[in-house]
Amino acid sequence: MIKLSHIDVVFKDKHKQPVYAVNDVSLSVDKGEIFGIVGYSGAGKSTLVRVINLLQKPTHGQVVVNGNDMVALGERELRNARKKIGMIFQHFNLMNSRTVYGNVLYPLRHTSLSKLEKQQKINQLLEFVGLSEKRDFYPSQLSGGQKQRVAIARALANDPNVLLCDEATSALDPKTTQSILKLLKELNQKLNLTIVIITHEMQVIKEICDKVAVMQHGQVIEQGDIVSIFSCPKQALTQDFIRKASNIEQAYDSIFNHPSLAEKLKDQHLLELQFVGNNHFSPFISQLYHHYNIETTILYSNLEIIHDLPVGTLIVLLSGDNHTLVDAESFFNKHHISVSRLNSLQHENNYSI
Ligand SMILES: Nc1ncnc2c1ncn2[C@@H]1O[C@H](COP(=O)(O)OP(=O)(O)OP(=O)(O)O)[C@@H](O)[C@H]1O
Repeated sequence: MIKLSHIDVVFKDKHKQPVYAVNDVSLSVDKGEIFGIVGYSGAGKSTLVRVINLLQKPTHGQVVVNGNDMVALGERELRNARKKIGMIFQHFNLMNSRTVYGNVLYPLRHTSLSKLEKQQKINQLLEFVGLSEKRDFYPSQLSGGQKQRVAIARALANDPNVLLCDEATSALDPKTTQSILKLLKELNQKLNLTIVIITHEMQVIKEICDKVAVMQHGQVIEQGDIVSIFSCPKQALTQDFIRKASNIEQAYDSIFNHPSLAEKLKDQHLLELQFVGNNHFSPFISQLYHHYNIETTILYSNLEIIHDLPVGTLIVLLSGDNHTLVDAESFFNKHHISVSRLNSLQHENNYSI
């Protein structure tokens, strides 16, 4: 559906030196997929997503969307190809002098649809995004979430099969973000719309994406399906994003700063446990006690449901000596629970990733 091969986008800085905004990026997005691109500011996300509809021409590399080699298209063919690629933005980019209806009508102005067909289409789109009652309102009379819904209706006017979302929820509060993400998911499912989302928030990725690519300094440093990336992130930056999407950082802060921790660690072991999948509903904590006489104190627990799969993290204190710890680790391994020892981190006082 979308295939980017060895894309470079090179700008010149004020000293005329080359700046690689995108550096040898290759990725492919399948039909009907929701693909997230996550990275901090300046990583190259916006530049990369604009390459997909050729708002940004790549300096080097091939862009194929809907079977079209975008760079090779003539002007008119490119215009037609772009109609099948909708786009929404962080600040909505609505025309303030036009009503909600007028904004959604705008992309239909040069189509062959009759006036009545346009009306029907717009009414249908506004109903879809839940804004039928606001059709005669101006953007200034709408909330941020409502403005983004108008932008979505406008982006869908030409029946695209790809929707690009450039930080589409970054200007919205968490509740509105949820409702926009829910709408995007509905569009994906009902219209089989392929969606590419760029964001700096892993929370957004976790919520609706099937796959994710992590960008840093213009490059994709890690990509894969969402469950593998969340359960086993390889790159430090990916781990950092994931930890920030849960409240584990705060948990570490309070655990490592707790006045009685040093005392406890004299004869107990601090571990982080991670598991993926339903088979961990087994009562492993009581089994640990029964089989090995090991007592477990849970200091933190978090369970995410990602693509219907539980992905869990626990920070625990286990009683016992080093032999007990080895027994516990082999027990966890047998149950496909991964274990990281944390005691030494306390001495290093360097626990943040
Ligand atoms: N037109 C331009 N001319 C020169 N440099 C540019 C241009 N556009 C982007 N850049 C540079 O390319 C790099 C990537 O920018 P880009 O906007 O794609 O990053 P981003 O990950 O989307 O960041 P943000 O979330 O802040 O928008 C940055 O270093 C930026 O300064």
